[in-house]
Amino acid sequence: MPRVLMDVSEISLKTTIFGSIYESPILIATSACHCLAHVDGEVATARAAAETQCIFTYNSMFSNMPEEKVLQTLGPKFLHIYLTTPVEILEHIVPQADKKGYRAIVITCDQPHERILDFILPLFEEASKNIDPELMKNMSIPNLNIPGRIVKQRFGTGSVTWANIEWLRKLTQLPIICKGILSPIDAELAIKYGANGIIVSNHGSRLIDTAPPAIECLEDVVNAVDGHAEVFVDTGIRSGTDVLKALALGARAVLIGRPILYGLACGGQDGVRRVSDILKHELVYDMACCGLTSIDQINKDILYKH
Ligand SMILES: Cc1cc2nc3c(=O)[nH]c(=O)nc-3n(C[C@H](O)[C@H](O)[C@H](O)COP(=O)(O)O)c2cc1C
Repeated sequence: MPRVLMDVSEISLKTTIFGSIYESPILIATSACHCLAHVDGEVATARAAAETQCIFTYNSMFSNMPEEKVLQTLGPKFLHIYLTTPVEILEHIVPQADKKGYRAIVITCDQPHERILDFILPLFEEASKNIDPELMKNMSIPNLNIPGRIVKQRFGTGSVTWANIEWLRKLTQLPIICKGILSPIDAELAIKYGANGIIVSNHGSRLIDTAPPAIECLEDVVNAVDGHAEVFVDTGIRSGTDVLKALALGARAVLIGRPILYGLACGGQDGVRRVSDILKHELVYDMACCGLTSIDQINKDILYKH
């Protein structure tokens, strides 16, 4: 259908995620230690998320800010956990997530053990020298502020399997989203073991060299999932056009990692808000150019195939 000269004076970004309506399909991805970017850390990011009506993913294991401070900020939130976290901590935080107002649980599935942490630990220690020691005391998990003890104290044996997702499924009614899936086979397994959502992601290419770009894996995962779970994507989403293309390929919403942290580093809460606003404005502009006025109108027809 030709889409030129459509009335695009009113464009809505409203998006349905797990049956609830949200103001935008642009979410904030989980990331560790926001205080390395700005002294106000996760609280600044969460405030900006609320201002720009984006879902904020709270990194429960590697946050620099106590959860209660972050939960005081308005706006919808997902809770992010690692399955390698000691069972007794998961048994404590996961069943409470619903009561605390989280809308879903995001589980990292692509980092089964701590190899990469060994590698980045010296960098973390170097960067953390710039953090106010008082602030370090506020870190939500004890001992994150003791250099060299992160790996041993924070991670389990490293043997995480799909059965862990099944176990977690019994602890919560909230939607469970498996993050770090690139293969259609893994997407099908995640659903089999209880996932309601998949984040197609290569973790910013920081886990395994030569991992394929998430955007190239998205369509195959969407096809494999075949509507049995909601599919999200992160890694490399840098503009409204990227968001539009991801949605056209079947993503329910996208998550933004590093650009949010760059905004946080440059301008704290205002910087995060600016990044989020730019992405939303670009998306609105691009939708207008394609003759689209609502998110549910976005589909593969807008893509040009070589
Ligand atoms: C500083 C930093 C910390 C991150 N911490 C985590 C983490 O703890 N768990 C996780 O699953 N992903 C983590 N990520 C990965 C992001 O969630 C996201 O998958 C990745 O950055 C790709 O998105 P981007 O290209 O928009 O940055 C982190 C990314 C960054 C940059």
